[in-house]
Amino acid sequence: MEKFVFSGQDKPKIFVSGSIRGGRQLLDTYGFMCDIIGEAGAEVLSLHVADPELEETESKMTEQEIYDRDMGLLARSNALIAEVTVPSTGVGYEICRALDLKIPVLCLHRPDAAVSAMVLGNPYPLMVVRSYSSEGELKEIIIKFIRAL
Ligand SMILES: O=c1[nH]c(=O)n([C@H]2C[C@H](O)[C@@H](COP(=O)(O)O)O2)cc1CO
Repeated sequence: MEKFVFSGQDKPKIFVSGSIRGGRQLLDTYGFMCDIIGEAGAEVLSLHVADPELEETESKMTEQEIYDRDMGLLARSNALIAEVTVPSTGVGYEICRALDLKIPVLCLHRPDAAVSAMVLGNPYPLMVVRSYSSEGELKEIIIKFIRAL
């Protein structure tokens, strides 16, 4: 892939949101998304979402420490990219919080996912929802979104 270079401070910061307690079946996809975002020249602030050892590290944190850390990272982000195929209360909350903070949101899902109407029917101009059927398509959508930030 042709590398798109952002200069120093311009490097967009991305909060990747994906299911944790909602189910970890798409963990590999979250990892793939983080890799693509890095290749696109942006920085992922929430790499823990794609960490297979996350349950162990987060178990040393209190619930409030997890919440405070994530809300702090989200507030510093230029965009939120959420994988919404696996329903998750936390992902839904982060999407809503990002929109409140006027942070652009990209929601991605597999074509057969039962995505909530709160996402599919959301009219916020800062919210984009896209379905993908392959890693190639997922990559293309993410790169296009980051370049338009
Ligand atoms: O341990 C955690 N660490 C953490 O960062 N989160 C955040 C990031 C994820 O995008 C989102 C997942 O929420 P949930 O656990 O409800 O699926 O919440 C959520 C949890 C557990 O709820």
